[in-house]
Amino acid sequence: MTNKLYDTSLSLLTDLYQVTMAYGYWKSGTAEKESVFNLYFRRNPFGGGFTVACGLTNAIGYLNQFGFSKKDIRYLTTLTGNDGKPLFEEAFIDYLANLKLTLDVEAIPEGTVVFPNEPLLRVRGPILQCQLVETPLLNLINFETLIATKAARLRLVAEQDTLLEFGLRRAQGIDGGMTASRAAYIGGCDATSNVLAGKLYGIPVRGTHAHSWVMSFDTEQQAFDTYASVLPNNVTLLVDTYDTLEGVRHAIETGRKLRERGHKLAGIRLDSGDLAYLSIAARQLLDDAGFQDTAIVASNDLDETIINSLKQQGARIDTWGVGTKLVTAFDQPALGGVYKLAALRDNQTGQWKYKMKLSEQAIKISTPGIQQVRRFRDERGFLADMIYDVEQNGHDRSVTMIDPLDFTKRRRFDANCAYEDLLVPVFRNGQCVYEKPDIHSIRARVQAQLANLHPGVKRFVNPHLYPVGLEKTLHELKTALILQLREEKSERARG
Ligand SMILES: Nc1ncnc2c1ncn2[C@@H]1O[C@H](COP(=O)(O)OP(=O)(O)OP(=O)(O)O)[C@@H](O)[C@H]1O
Ligand SMILES: O=P(O)(O)OC[C@H]1O[C@H](OP(=O)(O)OP(=O)(O)O)[C@H](O)[C@@H]1O
Ligand SMILES: O=C(O)c1cccnc1
Repeated sequence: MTNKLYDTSLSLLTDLYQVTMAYGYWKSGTAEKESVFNLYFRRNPFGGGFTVACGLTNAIGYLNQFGFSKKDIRYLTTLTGNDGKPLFEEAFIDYLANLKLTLDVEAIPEGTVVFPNEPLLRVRGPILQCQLVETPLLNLINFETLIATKAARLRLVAEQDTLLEFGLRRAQGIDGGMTASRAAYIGGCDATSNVLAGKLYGIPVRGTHAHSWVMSFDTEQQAFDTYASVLPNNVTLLVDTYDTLEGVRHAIETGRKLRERGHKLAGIRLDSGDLAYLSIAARQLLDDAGFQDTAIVASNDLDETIINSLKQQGARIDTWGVGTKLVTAFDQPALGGVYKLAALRDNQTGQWKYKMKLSEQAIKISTPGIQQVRRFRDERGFLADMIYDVEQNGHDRSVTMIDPLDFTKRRRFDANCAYEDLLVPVFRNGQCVYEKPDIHSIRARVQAQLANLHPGVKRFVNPHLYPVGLEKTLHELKTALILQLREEKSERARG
């Protein structure tokens, strides 16, 4: 399912500079030049050791709908430059009006664990088209990947407990709330409170009630009893409006009445105070009253660190409701994914010209080539990922992988080491060729992938660095290109 929030065309959902560059390519006759761009990030978010790829389904939805509408076109004609004259000439606007994407796209499936510098998406085709889709692809992949990763971290600490996403009210706008609910479910939440996400994405919806329900009655007991009589099959009572443990006693009283009518007190929710102390005390009260199977739900500004701490304190919490800190990715509000040109077809020779961005900062130097990621594994799990160039030799035989941070560190994988190539075809000549898995399979994939990661990579404090390297020929090509670019730079400096 794609995000059906918008019935408007999204083709203008890009930065103006993508359109001005598109105009530049068109005007200078290079619009059709075949190019390859890679979308990747440079650091795992939240100081973690892994990232969960997410957002491909919505990216496919975006690419499928691409096409400038009449209204888009009319708007583009109104744009002016600093002399007040139209920015774009009419013939270019006509070109955009008739533009259909003919891109080839490869992508790493959603729910796959990924690491810095690996292309999550590889986009190939006319440079003008590749350019126009840069910003929306980054927007879609960056955010959902960030939130799915946050949810996966929460799932790691919550272990077998139920994890609910409660974030809509604090999310960054409507779309932020919708896509966060989707990504949170994929990353490992069991359900969301967001009903529209339930409808559009097929995510289970769950919920309790708010303080206002309790406050709208003369007594807490009345509030609980009424709720239980109206919704006897969905009774999780929020007990902290006045005094938490007194609230638990009132909930037990309601629970007894429910039982007499053949129903059960499904849970109580704690939303303030010392959640370790209160959950232990509440558990005792519930157990003593014979409500051993009534679950304790906790909420209140939770995140993976607090949940971890509460568990270490022996908190008796079965269900965690997490809102703000999940859907806003509170401690790291953006994933720094980038989209870089990696190769350009030379029209004269028909050969690829490899492209890279130089930088004083090593981390910002991009990798050229038409990249694929090969993940080696053994019976215990994932061993290492090797980025290689599909046009170079060396990927079908035994291979040497070089650590980009220390060229002297090399690893050799022989020809019979098990592997999987992560990027799969998604679009061919503008047509979607990918059979999108349903959201539940994507969610299951996350857990299966995490099970293949060494525990050290999953730990939160100083995680072990999962090995990602460049295949030797690609490494050599990149090094040669850096030297060549630096040489050209000094020649220019010499004048
Ligand atoms: N035992 C605990 N150990 C660690 N953190 C806890 C514990 N109990 C609660 N917390 C967390 O501490 C924070 C408590 O914040 P705060 O003091 O604002 O909440 P509160 O006392 O419940 O008041 P409020 O009514 O404003 O929610 C929350 O993030 C909560 O999840
Ligand atoms: O704390 P979060 O992780 O964002 O989870 C969602 C919060 O939303 C609700 O609070 P509400 O809007 O009623 O505000 P309050 O409990 O902070 O007063 C609920 O009681 C949770 O505390
Ligand atoms: O259902 C709940 O308990 C809920 C929903 C949204 C936000 N906080 C709590």
